Amino acid sequence: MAEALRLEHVSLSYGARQALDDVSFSVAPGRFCALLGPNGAGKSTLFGLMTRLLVTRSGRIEIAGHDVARAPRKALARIGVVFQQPTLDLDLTVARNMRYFAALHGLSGRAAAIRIDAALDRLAMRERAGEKARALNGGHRRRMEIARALVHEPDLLLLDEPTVGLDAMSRKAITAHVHDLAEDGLSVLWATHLVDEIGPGDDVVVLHRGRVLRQALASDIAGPAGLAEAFLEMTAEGGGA
Ligand SMILES: Nc1ncnc2c1ncn2[C@@H]1O[C@H](COP(=O)(O)OP(=O)(O)OP(=O)(O)O)[C@@H](O)[C@H]1O
Repeated sequence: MAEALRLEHVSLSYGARQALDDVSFSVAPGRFCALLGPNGAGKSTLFGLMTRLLVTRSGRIEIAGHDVARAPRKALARIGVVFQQPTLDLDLTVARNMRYFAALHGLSGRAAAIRIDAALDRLAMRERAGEKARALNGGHRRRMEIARALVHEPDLLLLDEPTVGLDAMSRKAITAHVHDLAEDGLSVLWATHLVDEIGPGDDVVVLHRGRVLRQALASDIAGPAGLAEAFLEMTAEGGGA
């Protein structure tokens, strides 16, 4: 089976500023992979490239075996994306937000309703289907966005710092929900700078100043000192970005 995500020698510069420098890593099917990097590491730039908001000629990105540059429609159809900035319509109910998004993927009627119910169930959000998004707390809004990203049944879920601005309880709930999705077979790339969102059995890609410092199992990177200490040590050299 093809990797859920494969990046090979990806580089990108904003003018003179090199944001990504020869980035290569992959996410295996059904794995939770944390893209761990401090501010300015290049995480959002990578998300831009994977979703075609940005393009580069340097390197190659494949999603479920589809080259993002050569077969963008096929590649993009295989990903669900949760961006850092919320993108839901606060004046619509949860269900209508979901239906609108399903329609963007060509789903309507009964087929859409079944997928929407299933996606809301996976995030324990079905009972809130009739509520306006504005009435939801921050954690539930994020859970709705994650459910929405699952409606077209992607192979790979991309989340860019999905817990930013949430309280500890919501953060924990969302982190647990997305780990459950991976347990059920979904491939996940979760960008974060918070090591407590990563479990010992997760894969980790450490990104710093546009470079991959390491890809390994979290427990291997952690060593005896723990992941937080190991991450600080790896990224402290020469000061933060
Ligand atoms: N549009 C832009 N123009 C110029 N430089 C940019 C632009 N966007 C990002 N950068 C720079 O590229 C580098 C990577 O930024 P990026 O936003 O991808 O990092 P990040 O890991 O997502 O950080 P954060 O956690 O702060 O969101 C940073 O040095 C940033 O200042």
